[in-house]
Amino acid sequence: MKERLLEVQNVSAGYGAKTVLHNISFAVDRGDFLSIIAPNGTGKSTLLRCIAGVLPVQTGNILVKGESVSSFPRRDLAKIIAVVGAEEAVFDYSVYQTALMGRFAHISRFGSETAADFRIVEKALQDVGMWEKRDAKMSKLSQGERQKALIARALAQCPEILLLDEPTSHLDLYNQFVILRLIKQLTAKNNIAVVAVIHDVNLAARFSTNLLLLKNGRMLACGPPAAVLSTEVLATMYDMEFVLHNTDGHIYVQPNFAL
Ligand SMILES: Nc1ncnc2c1ncn2[C@@H]1O[C@H](COP(=O)(O)OP(=O)(O)OP(=O)(O)O)[C@@H](O)[C@H]1O
Repeated sequence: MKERLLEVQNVSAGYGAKTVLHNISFAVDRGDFLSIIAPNGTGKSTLLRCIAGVLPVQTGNILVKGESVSSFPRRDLAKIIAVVGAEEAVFDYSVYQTALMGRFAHISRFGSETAADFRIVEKALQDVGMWEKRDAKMSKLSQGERQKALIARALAQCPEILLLDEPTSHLDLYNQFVILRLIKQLTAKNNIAVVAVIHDVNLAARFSTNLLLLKNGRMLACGPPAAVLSTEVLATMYDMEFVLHNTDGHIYVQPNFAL
């Protein structure tokens, strides 16, 4: 049986008196790649913040490996969960220094990096295709290169749960596939779990084991792409019509949109 890594139980969350997410429940096991799909402003990033333990829930529970996320010391949680935010501020570190930050939670408080840490960082940078640019300053990179360096930092963290907020938003078509394929392969190889916010329904359907569909902060559906994607649910989510195509076992969603 697969091990449960994350359980979101009837969670409502928001900011101050405002509730953005209402009664969200789903579970993520080792090997799962769950993509969250929803219109802008629905609460996708808010949900990732709650899972990462940086935003307390208003009601409900979030369990990481069976324990409440709020019960973990930050350093311990960082050994389990790595996060790549949607628009992270970058400082004047090099690509290499940025990726090395992924090792901080694993280095003992008064220790320093070991050869194993350097090997892990090199592998992460090689995997995302940024090893050649390791000495470049983050501030001097293109947005896509920066995104790949931040993904390398998360991979260097060797997490069990990888949280990605729009990981492909700045990537070209080729790199969208390369990075999502890499993340999917690592999910299987390292037996970890991924929770990603992805706007492109077709990319999400192609790479995810499960999709979580939201509308106005509420769950519309959660399950394997073929089980949850329907013209009805997409019309409800986006208030427009869609046509679904099934090619070579993959679902493709096409907006039925008159120009
Ligand atoms: N720090 C904050 N304080 C108050 N309200 C916030 C804060 N962050 C987000 N919100 C509000 O919460 C709602 C959900 O925002 P969130 O960023 O989670 O949506 P999203 O689905 O990720 O959107 P997008 O697809 O546009 O990135 C929005 O109405 C937003 O204005």
